[in-house]
Amino acid sequence: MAAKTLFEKVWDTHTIDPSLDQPLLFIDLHLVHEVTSPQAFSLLREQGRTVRRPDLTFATTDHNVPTTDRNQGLSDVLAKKQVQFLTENCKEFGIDVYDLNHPDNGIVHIIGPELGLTTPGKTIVCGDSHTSTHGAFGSLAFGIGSSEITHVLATQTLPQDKPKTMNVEIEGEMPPGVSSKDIILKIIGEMGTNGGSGHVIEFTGSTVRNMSMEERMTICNMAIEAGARSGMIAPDEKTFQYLKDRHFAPKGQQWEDAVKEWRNLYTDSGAIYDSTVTININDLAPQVTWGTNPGQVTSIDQSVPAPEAFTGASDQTASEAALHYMGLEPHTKMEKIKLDRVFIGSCTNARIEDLRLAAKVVSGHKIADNITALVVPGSYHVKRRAEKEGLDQIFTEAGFEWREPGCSMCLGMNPDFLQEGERCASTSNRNFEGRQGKGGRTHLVSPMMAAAAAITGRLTDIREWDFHKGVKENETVS
Ligand SMILES: CC(C)[C@H](C(=O)O)[C@@H](O)C(=O)O
Ligand code: SF4
Repeated sequence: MAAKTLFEKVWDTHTIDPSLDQPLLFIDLHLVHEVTSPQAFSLLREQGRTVRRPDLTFATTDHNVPTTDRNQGLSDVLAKKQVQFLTENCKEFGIDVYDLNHPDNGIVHIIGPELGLTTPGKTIVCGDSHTSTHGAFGSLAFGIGSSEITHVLATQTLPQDKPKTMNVEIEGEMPPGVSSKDIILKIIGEMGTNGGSGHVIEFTGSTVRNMSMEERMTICNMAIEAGARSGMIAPDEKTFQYLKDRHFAPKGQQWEDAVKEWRNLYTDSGAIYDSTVTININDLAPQVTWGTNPGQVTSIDQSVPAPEAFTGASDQTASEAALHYMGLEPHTKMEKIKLDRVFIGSCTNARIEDLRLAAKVVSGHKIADNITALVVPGSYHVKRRAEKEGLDQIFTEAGFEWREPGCSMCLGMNPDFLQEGERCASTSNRNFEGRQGKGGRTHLVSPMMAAAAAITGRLTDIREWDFHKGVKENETVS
């Protein structure tokens, strides 16, 4: 048998009729949220169709739910309608929905794995670009548009052009203060936001093997920001350990059988990728974005770049526009950039390990006078766990607000957003113009970096952090 990549193994076992011009894939799991589903359900109804496999469809509300005073309901008219539509649609079509009052509600990409819905080798789709997160389990998971949602609802299949494959091999040991967020930001910085276009990226190498499942999810979550169709990581013992006994994970003999199958999900030696990129992270510094896309990124010990430093007129123009929007002068030390807000949350970095790392930095300190800061757990499950460990107290004693789960300030679709001109260090995945609110300015960072920035009131090199004093003795905070 010909050697296959991980992607090819999942693709081939899900292609219904390979002779079709455009391959048709069977979809194992369809995740649904309130923002992109209303139109799709309306179309389904207009066409007089029903949901083919409600048992393979699962819904949650996350994007526009408020993260405070939930019992008072939603004040925004559109948001309220979207949440209502989702509840009604799921009831009508017999779909499980973990809406905002459900004890296990949370961001769709956090609760899928958490509930054991996400398992190796599945094809997973959702009307949401960060569906790639689920690829950390060796599933083929990607975002789809509204008409595709209708198609999957009606047929549980999806016509898809076959993507190319790219191997991103990550080698080396993560230096102290560096996290998987820094690695993926660095990769996007190197590849550019179109570097992965048309490809499914498989992340391989010793660094990935040594990562926890949560670190792997952060990597796959942002594969999409490199332009890729999706990200994947071959499952291993850590994957199986993570999934064992989760609510929807197979149990008993079915679990044994499943694990046996999952063990075949890796790229065979001799299999060929369309391209390969290698990165060594032994000397990697914590990363921070200075511009208005995730590829406009640099190391925290560097300065804001000058447009002339870029080759090519279009990169120069883009960086000029980005600096103008961000209100930044070239050559300013990244560490001198003062902030107004800090956001720790989102499907990139709001799992328990993220909150633990941030809390470790914050412990015993107070946030700076110029800062307001939010911690928004990715799900109720994460929230309960963090509270059990006392992390909420560490945050609130330092002056952070501790919220209910949701997408929150990752995007301006709910009551949490930046005011015009406000500058925020954020653990989310997008720093586009207006992403966190009209005129808001976003610097993407890791949870540790966001935590340190909240304490000092400016972008801060976590490697300089003294866990007792906050910053090193000889350092003055300007
Ligand atoms: C609202 C939704 C369609 C959107 C997406 O597709 O990703 C959002 O989740 C985002 O992160 O920008
Ligand atoms: S947390 Fe942000 S990136 Fe993730 S699904 Fe919500 S809006 Fe999209």
